[in-house]
Amino acid sequence: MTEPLLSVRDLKKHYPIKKGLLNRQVGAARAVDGVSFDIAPGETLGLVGESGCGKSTVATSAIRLEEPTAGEVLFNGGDRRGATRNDDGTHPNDVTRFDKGELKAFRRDAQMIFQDPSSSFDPRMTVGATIAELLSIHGMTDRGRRRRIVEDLIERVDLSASDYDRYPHEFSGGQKQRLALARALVLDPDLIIADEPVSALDVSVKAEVLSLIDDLQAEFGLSLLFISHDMSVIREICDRVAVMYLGEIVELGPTEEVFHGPEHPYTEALLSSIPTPDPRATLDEIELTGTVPSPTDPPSGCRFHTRCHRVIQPEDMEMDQAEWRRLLTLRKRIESREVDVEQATENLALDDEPDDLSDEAIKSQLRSEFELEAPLDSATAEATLETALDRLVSGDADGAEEVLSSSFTTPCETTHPEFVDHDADHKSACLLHVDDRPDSRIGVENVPQ
Ligand SMILES: Nc1ncnc2c1ncn2[C@@H]1O[C@H](COP(=O)(O)OP(=O)(O)OP(=O)(O)O)[C@@H](O)[C@H]1O
Repeated sequence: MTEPLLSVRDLKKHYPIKKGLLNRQVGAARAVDGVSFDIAPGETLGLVGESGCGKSTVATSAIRLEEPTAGEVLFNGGDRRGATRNDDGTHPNDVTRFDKGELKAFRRDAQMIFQDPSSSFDPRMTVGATIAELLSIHGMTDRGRRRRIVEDLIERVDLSASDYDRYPHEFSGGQKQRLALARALVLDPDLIIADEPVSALDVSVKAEVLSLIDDLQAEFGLSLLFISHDMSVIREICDRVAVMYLGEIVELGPTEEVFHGPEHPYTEALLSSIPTPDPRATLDEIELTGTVPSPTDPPSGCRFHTRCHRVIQPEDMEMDQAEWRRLLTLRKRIESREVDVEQATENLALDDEPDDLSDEAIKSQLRSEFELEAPLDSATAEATLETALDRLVSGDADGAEEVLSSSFTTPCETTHPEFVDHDADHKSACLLHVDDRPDSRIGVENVPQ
């Protein structure tokens, strides 16, 4: 295998959470929590996931706009190719260990573009002067030459050389993003990290800028880390895709393979939510219940288990999967004391006096709020749920929690899944694929082809 241009290993970025007068650290937001991937020369890797899952933090810590908490980032660009490890196990190409001078050279070779291109331009300077300034900082003293290089680049991003002398406010969002691309390219980098570069653009402009990025990437032989929350944009442009959830990568593989046969339920859910242009298509959208949990207190086991539609049932249980999901959600809500018996009573009491309401009526109201109407598929589960609800309605939330948490358990909350290899270069981290569980090639029927 050819040497990757960028090799990220077990990257972590934990933000300390401080409190009190003494500003003592009381915890940490584990924004990125052990992420590994490679990007080959000339390859585009997509990083996709919901807002807040840590995509931008991967980018900023990999190129040390922020200091990573742990991990190794090997950059094998320019004259760094073929370097080998030092005797002490460290690597001379490890960005996390670069000194000031090495970091300056690296910043030339690895550029970043952002969702808001305005952040790359000084409103008081012409766009040409802003771009040319980078050449000057990196030692090009010939003014005329700087201008020629920048004008040429402005034309390569399909604007006109005369735009050199205009100011940022004279350009539309799409034009500004083109100029940001020119700025990123001016130092002839090996790697560009593009963080949601088209998310703020109108649909038609979005397609144009995407296609420009694609063309320039091929023309300049660039490697690209392309960050987006939008699966359809990823499909447009990426060779491979890494799917991120709550600080971790859960699936990584060639884009088409991941789109045709997602192996992680989270990927499956993301894919099912892509709008399809064909109104006759009968894709079932998988509803991701609840919001992304906080990285300060990520769920145990598989971090996705609190929202997963395929969350595994205990061995002795065999019930409708959707019902099982709803039972676990009820259990979690009771554990966090978010089930409001009083509110359920009030909802019922619109016609009746609250005092007249029977416990049975309140239980039935709660069951309907969680779509767990009686009787459940499984008689054992039904009996457990009834006992828990009896306790809850009588004011014993602790008792309800005890019953539910001892009966409704899943291996997904206790075991952190390791990566399992599927086809070449395609892996995912889900317990469904571990050991002798039936091979559940998930999602194929649910994905736009
Ligand atoms: N400086 C910080 N201090 C504490 N927490 C932070 C800090 N910066 C980011 N976070 C948290 O880290 C997590 C990851 O944030 P990040 O911006 O990397 O996610 P993202 O996937 O890029 O989301 P978005 O697309 O919304 O930017 C979030 O929960 C965020 O609140």
